[in-house]
Amino acid sequence: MLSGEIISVISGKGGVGKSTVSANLAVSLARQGHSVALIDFDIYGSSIPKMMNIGFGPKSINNKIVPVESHGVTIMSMGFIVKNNDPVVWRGPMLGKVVEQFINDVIWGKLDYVVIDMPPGTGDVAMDVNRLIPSSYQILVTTPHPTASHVAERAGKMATNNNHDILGVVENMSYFQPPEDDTKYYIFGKGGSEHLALALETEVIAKLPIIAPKEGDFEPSIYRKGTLLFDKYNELAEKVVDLIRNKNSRSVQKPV
Ligand SMILES: Nc1ncnc2c1ncn2[C@@H]1O[C@H](COP(=O)(O)OP(=O)(O)OP(=O)(O)O)[C@@H](O)[C@H]1O
Repeated sequence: MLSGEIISVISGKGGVGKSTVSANLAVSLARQGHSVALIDFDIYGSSIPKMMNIGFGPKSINNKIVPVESHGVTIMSMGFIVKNNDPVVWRGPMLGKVVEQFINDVIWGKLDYVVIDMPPGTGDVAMDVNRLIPSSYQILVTTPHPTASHVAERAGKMATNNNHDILGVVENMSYFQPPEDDTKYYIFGKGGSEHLALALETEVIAKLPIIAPKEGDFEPSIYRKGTLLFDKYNELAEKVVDLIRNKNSRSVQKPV
C-alpha cells in the first residue's frame, strides 16, 4: 500500500518535459533525505526506466512486487509492463487493474513522497488515472509557449474537478542561456506559465532553462551536481516540501 504525500506531475501535451521533471524532482527529494517513490503511469511514452538508467524489471516475492531502485528512489513503471516499446490499446478496466496493482501489490515500505508521472493531456487515459488516484498534489508542467500553456489549462481544470490540489506550475524550457554570457534567450516566448498560474489560481514554482545535452550532464537524464539544473531541481524540491507542509497545516487548522 502507498503511504506519504502523492505529487502527480501533469501536462497538457506531450514533450514538454513532464517525465524529466518527475524523475529529477523525485531524485532531488531523495537527495534531501526523504524516502521517495516514483510511479510512471505515462503509458504512451514511458521513459522513466531509460531516464533512470534501469535495464531490468521488478521481481516478485509471494505474489507481491518488489520495486526497482535507482538514484535512491523506488520505482514502478508502465515501461516494465509494456515491453519493447510495443503499442498498447489500454481500456479502462485493464488500466484500472494496473493502477490498482501498482498502488496495492507493490512492497513500497514507508514513504514520505510519491511522485507520479501522469499520462499527458486530458484524454481518456489521463482521466482514468486521475480518477483512480483519489487525491494528490499536482504540479503542472508547461513550456512558456502560449499554445502549450493554453492546453495545460484544460489539464489543470480536469485535475481540480477530480479532487486534486494544484501545487503550482513548472515552466520548463523557459529560456536558453549560453554558458559564456548572462543573456537569456526566450526561445519559446514568455508569459505562458504566468497566464496559466493566474487562470488556475496558483503560482509559478520554477522556471527551468533549456540545457543542451552534453556528455557528463545527463545520467542519462538526471542532472548532476555542479550543473544549473541540479540547483534548480534542488530548489524546486525544497519549495514543494514547504508548499505541502503549509497546505497540510492550513487544512488541519480549518474549522469544522
Ligand atoms: N530543460 C530541458 N532542456 C533540454 N532538454 C529537455 C529539458 N527538459 C526536457 N528535455 C528533453 O525534452 C524531451 C522531452 O522530455 P520528456 O520526455 O520529459 O517530456 P514529456 O512531457 O514527459 O513527454 P511525453 O509525455 O511525450 O513522454 C526529452 O528528450 C528531454 O530530455
